[in-house]
Amino acid sequence: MSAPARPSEKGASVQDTRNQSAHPAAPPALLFIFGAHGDLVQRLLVPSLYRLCRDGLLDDATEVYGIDHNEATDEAFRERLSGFLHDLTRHPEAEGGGEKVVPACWRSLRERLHYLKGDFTDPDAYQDIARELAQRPGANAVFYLATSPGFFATIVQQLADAGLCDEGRGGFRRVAIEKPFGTDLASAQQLNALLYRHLHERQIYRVDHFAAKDATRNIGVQRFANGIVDAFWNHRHIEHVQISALETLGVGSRGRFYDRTGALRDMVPNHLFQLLAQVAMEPPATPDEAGWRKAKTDAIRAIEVQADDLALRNSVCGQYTAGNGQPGYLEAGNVPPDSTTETYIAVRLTLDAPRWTGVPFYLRTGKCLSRRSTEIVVQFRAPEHGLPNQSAGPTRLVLTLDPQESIAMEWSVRPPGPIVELGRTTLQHNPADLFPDKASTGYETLLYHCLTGVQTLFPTAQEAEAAWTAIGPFQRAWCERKPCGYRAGEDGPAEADDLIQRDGFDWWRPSS
Ligand SMILES: NC(=O)C1=CN([C@@H]2O[C@H](COP(=O)(O)OP(=O)(O)OC[C@H]3O[C@@H](n4cnc5c(N)ncnc54)[C@H](OP(=O)(O)O)[C@@H]3O)[C@@H](O)[C@H]2O)C=CC1
Ligand SMILES: O=C1O[C@H](COP(=O)(O)O)[C@@H](O)[C@H](O)[C@H]1O
Repeated sequence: MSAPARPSEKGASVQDTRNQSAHPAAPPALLFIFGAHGDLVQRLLVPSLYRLCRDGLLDDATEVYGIDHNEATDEAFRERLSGFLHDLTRHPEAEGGGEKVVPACWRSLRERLHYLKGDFTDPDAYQDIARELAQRPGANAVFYLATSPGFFATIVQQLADAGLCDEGRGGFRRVAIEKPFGTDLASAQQLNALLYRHLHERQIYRVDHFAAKDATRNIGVQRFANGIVDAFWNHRHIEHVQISALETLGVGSRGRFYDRTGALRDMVPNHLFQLLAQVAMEPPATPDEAGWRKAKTDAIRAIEVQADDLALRNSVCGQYTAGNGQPGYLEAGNVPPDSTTETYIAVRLTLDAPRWTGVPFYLRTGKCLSRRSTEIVVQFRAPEHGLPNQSAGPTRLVLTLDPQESIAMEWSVRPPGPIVELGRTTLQHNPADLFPDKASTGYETLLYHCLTGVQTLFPTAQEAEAAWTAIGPFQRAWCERKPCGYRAGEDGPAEADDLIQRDGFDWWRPSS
């Protein structure tokens, strides 16, 4: 398989690069992004729009409007995002980092960025949007809610009050809602009910970028397109599963958002459950959008809801303290000095599904840890009739999503020589070796699918609610408890090691 060619920077035009893509550009639309001065927009959404533009997947007539209460003009907004994009691509460790920006592609998108200063709670902001749409009869519109979850209901209600959800004038109207989808089961149910008062399900896009990462989408392919994997993918052969999203960065400038959210709500019912669903789901009954969405929803529904005392025993919350030259969480901006918000969580889950009887799933995520890695480790059982007195360790499949996708099998072998002993080897595939320069964050796919009306990767209402149902006991168990401390730059709380060691396992670590 040969790698796709990269657009040359010199003299490239949008048209030149468009030829690189086998897919048509998404239908033109006005994309209104709420929370335009925020971290997500700068760090992920706009770079992803740029990549779509570079790859010929964003129509030339698509215009982007940022809405936020911070002061800015169109030009200041463009300049700020331009600086950010160039900074981002200079840092090889950042998502998409190290890629070169094709100036013609960025210029083409830059000119189509606009800024509407407004408060999400102010009806005038929606009149500004209505005016833009009125100038383009029949235009499509996507409203992207890149705000903290506290604003989702307000914005949807205001959009509806201003008549902006109504598709009667020809173009489509879609609402994309970031995670966390609510803050608990009750708020997720209220939000779904509000959405259904004003929109059809086909207009609703519940966003979770972990679902759209290339590596996540590869899990189903590896399972269902390789008969040998399919045959072993069950409790008879799998001993346990670990799903980890480990980050080295602290909360940075997001203290206000993060302190209200915490690691559990920020990452578990959404991102980590998306990965769990890919590992645990049954093959879709029909190979279409509805089939995949249902299979994923059923996998989340199968997570056993634990009694509160069991949930406490099966979880560990942590908060980073100063260490290794880094300040502690309580020293971050906009974090109260006595905050008990967790920056780390580990949970032990089980599934009520014949395929997974007796197989524990350990999930963990945290900030300010010793390494950045999002990984899934599937540990296989020892053979029933193994070699006598010989074990070099369990067979494991290690799927790494970030910082670089890889698929590795840890395997026992016999090293050469006269002594009979077992050794270990790793059989590894790195997709980047085949497809270099294809940086993507998941947002490229989500934006393209939202514009083209493909909902496969977007969680259903039932899925979001089932996730909160499973998370509720952990929320209750920790709401009045202080998290355990762990030093910044290290591996998380010792109590999380105890959690998994209790079952005779250890958290996976890279061997080098
Ligand atoms: N950042 C990330 O890495 C990721 C974030 N997400 C999700 O994206 C969403 C947004 O996150 P993030 O970008 O980090 O959040 P931010 O807080 O950085 O961005 C929100 C923006 O909205 C502005 N704002 C706040 N209140 C109002 C208001 N009443 N009217 C108008 N503007 C207002 C804020 O301004 P100000 O701060 O000046 O008040 C800020 O510019 C969250 O739901 C998050 O879970 C998802 C994946 C990754
Ligand atoms: O949604 C979020 O995700 C990021 C992690 O995403 P990644 O693609 O960079 O791994 C996390 O840092 C952030 O706190 C959370 O809101």
